Order: sequence, then structure tokens, then C-alpha cells
Amino acid sequence: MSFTVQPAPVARPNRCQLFGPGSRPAIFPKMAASAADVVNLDLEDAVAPSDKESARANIIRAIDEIDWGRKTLSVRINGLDTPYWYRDIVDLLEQAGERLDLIMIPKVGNARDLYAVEALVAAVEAAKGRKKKLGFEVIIETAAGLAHIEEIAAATPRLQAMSFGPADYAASMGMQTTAIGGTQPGYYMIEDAREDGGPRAVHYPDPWHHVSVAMVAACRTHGVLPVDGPFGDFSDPEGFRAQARRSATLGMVGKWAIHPSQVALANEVFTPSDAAIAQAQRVLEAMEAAKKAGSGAVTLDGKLIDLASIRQAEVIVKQAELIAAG
Ligand SMILES: CC(C)(COP(=O)(O)OP(=O)(O)OC[C@H]1O[C@@H](n2cnc3c(N)ncnc32)[C@H](O)[C@@H]1OP(=O)(O)O)[C@@H](O)C(=O)NCCC(=O)NCCSC(=O)C[C@H](O)C(=O)O
Ligand SMILES: [Mg+2]
Repeated sequence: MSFTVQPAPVARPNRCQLFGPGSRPAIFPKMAASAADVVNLDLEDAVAPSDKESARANIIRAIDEIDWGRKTLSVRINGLDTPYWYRDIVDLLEQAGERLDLIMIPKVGNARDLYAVEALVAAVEAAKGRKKKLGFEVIIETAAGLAHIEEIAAATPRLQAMSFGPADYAASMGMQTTAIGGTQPGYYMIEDAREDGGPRAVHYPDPWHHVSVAMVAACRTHGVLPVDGPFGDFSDPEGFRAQARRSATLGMVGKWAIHPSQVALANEVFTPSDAAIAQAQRVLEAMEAAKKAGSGAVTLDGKLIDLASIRQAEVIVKQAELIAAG
């Protein structure tokens, strides 16, 4: 380990973030009643420009009137390149109560973006005498966001979570796709031509791999929760599961749902299974026995385990404990 200890992120479950447009208040109670850990009421891209003001008013009312239970309640504000974002913050903090936990800042490009938002948030909080400090979450969904990902992760102690936004990211990077997440038909590897002239195997690598790993590294370095973003085809549960499993394997803690049918899928993937927990506990027990016997490395099921295996197993056990407590 470095002398700089890796900070722990906020201890709360974040397996699924369910999104809904601020212009559809009829679904807010359904979002509150869902099994998502986080609810994101949207003022940004799911709301038409003509509806921005009414959506803001809907959300302000709903923050106080709806019983959100133990969910983390977040509002996605408009981007800093729009005329809406400052009014989103001012109205939310002046008119809504303290039930609001987070604001999500989209299309963050560098740490200065968060500095500007924090300056405004801190001023309104002080002016209104708000006791609860608002937390932040951001979306990495531009080339600049990826290029400056570490300074963004380190920008402010208010930052609790960082999500990936594949749709805007694809647009910003000039990628040739209109799909939101998932494997892409044009992004494949093909086996060399075979001598027997037979059909060549095709593999579809993960086009989001690099940004996902960059996000996880930046988040883990600075104690921020890394979260996978939307999977647009909500009639493809297997596609969602595959994308979510890749993200979970890389270290992300959860994924967005843009339709209620995706909530159970995200919860399933990001809740450690009983088998995974049992295996992690076996590793810990085997290493405890090894410690007593004065060994640092032993064999379990014909495979090496050592002191690093303890840290790996603890990730799973702690995640399960966090979810059970949440
Ligand atoms: C995608 C939707 C527009 C679909 O809505 P709808 O046509 O109403 O779906 P269904 O008829 O299948 O709905 C079945 C029931 O579920 C309720 N419902 C629908 N959506 C939600 C929801 N989000 N939360 C809770 N409940 C919901 C319906 O009312 C039906 O209920 P009932 O009649 O009682 O059975 C819609 O789901 C939707 O708007 N989803 C969210 C879209 C959104 O927020 N998008 C923004 C995030 S993604 C993004 O921005 C991209 C990202 O930034 C990037 O760059 O990648
Ligand atoms: Mg986006």
C-alpha cells in the first residue's frame, strides 16, 4: 500500500439509481415505492426546454410531499452550459426542504465546474441557514470529463458518486452509434481467415471498458462511488445484465435504471450472491487458519490464496453487510 491510504466512499447502498423525468410527476410515487437505492428526479435531458420550469416546480413539491423512505434522493440539474442550472440550484435550495440528499451535475468537464457549483450551493445554503450540506454526484459523459477524470474525482468532499453516461459520451467522442450503452455491432474483433475457409469467430469487446476502468480508478483513489449509467434498451434484460456484470466485475457499485423493469436486474447483479459471500467467508477462514499456522500463502480448492485474497474477500463481505444494513 501507498503511505496515502485509499479513502472509503460514503457507506450507503447504491446498487440501482432509478431515473424519471421531472415533467412526469405521476411516476414519482412509483419511483419512491420502487426497490431502487437511489432515486434521480431529472431536470436535464429527459425534460423538454418548454417544461423546465414546471418540472422544477414538480420536483420541489415532491421532495417535501412524497415519502421517499430510506432512499437517497437526488435531482439531476441542467448542464453548466445552459441558462437553467443556476436557477435549478437556487430554487431547489431556497424552496425545497432538507430531504434532498444530492444534486447530480451532468457533463462535468473539469474540477472548476464543481468549484462553480459548490460556490453557488454554499452561498444559498448559508443564506437560507440550511443545516444539511448537499452532496454531489457527477456524470462523466464527455471527452473532457474523461481527460480530467481524476481532478473531478478529487474536486470536493461533497462528491459522493460518479456515473458514466454512455449516450453523451458517445456523442462527445464522435462515436458512430446511437445506442445507449451495451456492446456495439461495429466494435468487434474477427478471427484471422481460416485455412479451411470456415466461418470466422467474431467477438464483441466492451467499447466502454477504458472509461469504466478510468472511472473506477479515479473514484477508488478519492473515495467516490463509481456507478454505471443507463442501458437504453429496456426490453433486453440479458443485455442489461451482461453490461451490469461487466461493470460490477470492474469495481462499480451499481447501475442506472431508466425503466422500472431494470431495477430488479441491477439489484440482482450488484448484490453479492449467497455463493459469493460463502466463498469469501471460506477465504477469510482459510487465511485465519494460515495466519495461526504462520503462513501467508496457502491453497484453497487447488488455487493460491494469500494476504491479498483477504482484501478481495473483504470487498464482497463488506458490500453484503452494507446492503443488509441499508
Ligand atoms: C422510458 C419511459 C419513457 C417509458 O415510459 P412508459 O411508456 O410509461 O413505460 P411503461 O408503459 O412500460 O411503464 C410501465 C409502468 O411503469 C411506470 N413507469 C414508467 N417509467 C417509470 C420510471 N422511470 N419510474 C417509475 N415508474 C415508471 C409507468 O407509469 C407504468 O406504470 P403503471 O401504469 O402503474 O403500470 C420511462 O420509463 C422514462 O421516462 N424513463 C426515464 C427516462 C429518463 O429519465 N432518462 C434520463 C436518464 S438517461 C440519460 O439521460 C442518458 C445519459 O445522460 C447519457 O448521456 O448516457
Ligand atoms: Mg447524458
